[in-house]
Amino acid sequence: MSVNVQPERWSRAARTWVQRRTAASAATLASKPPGEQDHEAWEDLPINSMDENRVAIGWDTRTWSRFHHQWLRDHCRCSECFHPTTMQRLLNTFEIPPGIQPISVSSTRQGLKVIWPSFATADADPDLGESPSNLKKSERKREHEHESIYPWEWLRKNSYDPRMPRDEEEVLEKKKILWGSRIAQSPPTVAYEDVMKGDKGLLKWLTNIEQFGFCFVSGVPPTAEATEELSRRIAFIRETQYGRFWEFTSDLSKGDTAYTSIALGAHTDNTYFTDPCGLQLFHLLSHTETADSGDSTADAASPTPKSSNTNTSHPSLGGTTLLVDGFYVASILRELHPEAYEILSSVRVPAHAAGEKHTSGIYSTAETGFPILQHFPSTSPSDTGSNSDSPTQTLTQVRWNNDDRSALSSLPPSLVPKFYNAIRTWHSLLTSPDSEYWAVIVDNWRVLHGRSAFRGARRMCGAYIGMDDFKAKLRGLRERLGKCGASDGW
Ligand SMILES: C[N+](C)(C)CCCC[C@H](N)C(=O)O
Ligand SMILES: O=C(O)CCC(=O)C(=O)O
Repeated sequence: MSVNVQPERWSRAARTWVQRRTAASAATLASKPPGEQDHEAWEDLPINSMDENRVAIGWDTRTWSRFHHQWLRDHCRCSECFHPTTMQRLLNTFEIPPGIQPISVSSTRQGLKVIWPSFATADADPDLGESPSNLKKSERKREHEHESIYPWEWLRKNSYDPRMPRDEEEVLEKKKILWGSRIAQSPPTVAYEDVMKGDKGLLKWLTNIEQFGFCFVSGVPPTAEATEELSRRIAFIRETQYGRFWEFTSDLSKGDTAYTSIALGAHTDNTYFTDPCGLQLFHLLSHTETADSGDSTADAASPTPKSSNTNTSHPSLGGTTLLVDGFYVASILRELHPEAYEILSSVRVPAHAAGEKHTSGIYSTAETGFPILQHFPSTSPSDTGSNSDSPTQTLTQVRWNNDDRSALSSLPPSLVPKFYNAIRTWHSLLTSPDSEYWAVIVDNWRVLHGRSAFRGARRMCGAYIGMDDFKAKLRGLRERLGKCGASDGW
């Protein structure tokens, strides 16, 4: 069924449409038991109308979207304009006349159908004595009109005037669940075999990471090979100056205190990179009294230490992993110490990694530095499923490693006392018993990790995964397996 309404008749048709929908819904509502009504009542197609600049879509009597003509033409998803395999634009955006207008617009079951005039010069056929100048306008239009179909779900998801809230299920699935030390009672955990055997298990693991900022994997064989295979279920490993898949112990084989046995306070890694790694996977392979003593292999990827011999580390030996939800702590800081929050969100802090200067060189963000709390303007919290109560700023990254922080040589003198007060407050919250959880794979943009000092021979392995690579995998799995239906915006 096609509803093609020209602007001049819009109001009468709109009234008829609203009356029809209301009557339909009233009739349907009357004849259907609760729960079935919504779907039946609204099986009509969205209505459309257009003016000289835009097409308006009526999703229901209260919800409308407006799309500029050139935006619609630019976003045609037919195989001529958009490569069906590579999902890349083939159309030359810059050939679209800024004032392009549809020849017709109609609502069909497949979506909004728009017929466009050609804007490339018509290919006149010289054998027919044709030339661009003598092609009849109607022939030219008819021969080279272009049809675009915009699926309703795609159109709704990409509505920009207004932005449409993500559906509840999607928001819930992406909602961040902030936690403190009580997470220890029931930490997010998935089984290794589930992650390895199919994408459903992998989706569960990645969804947990997105919601909690970390997730244990139980039952991982205590070998570097199995751990590396597990890491690659997410994406390729991100290589850094510490190598690709790393195994490390306290031998200073790399110029970093991670390769010692000292305690490391809650921190995120790579604060000296423009783009710190997104995920960091840790798996404790063994921790024994001495290098040659009996092998008490530990299964660090398992949840909190178990009473059996596969615990993560023997409390007496130390080396226990610490986790802190930086978003949870930041929410407390924002609530109780807004000035400190503002300072951590604005002061640019330089960081460096110079322990491998003779091989990899010196990593440093001294010229720019980045705030400890990084935000992204978002049009509404529901867009990102974030808990932020501010409609404009969403916390997206915690970047904190006090050991790797460089000399503060560009801090305005007046800010020095305030900065130290702010990081002292931040540190006190990070280290409060309510925040700390002694774990695996963490979102390195959110969850800070550390370890207690230890003695004995301790072998840890793991890998970094890029944030874009993690998110790409999760989006792909969701589109294929999840509840999000049509693709988001490509
Ligand atoms: C994880 N691994 C042991 C390979 C390297 C650790 C590097 C730690 C560095 N101080 C940072 O915070 O980025
Ligand atoms: O040894 C550990 O448990 C963690 C080391 C660490 O914090 C790091 O490599 O960034």
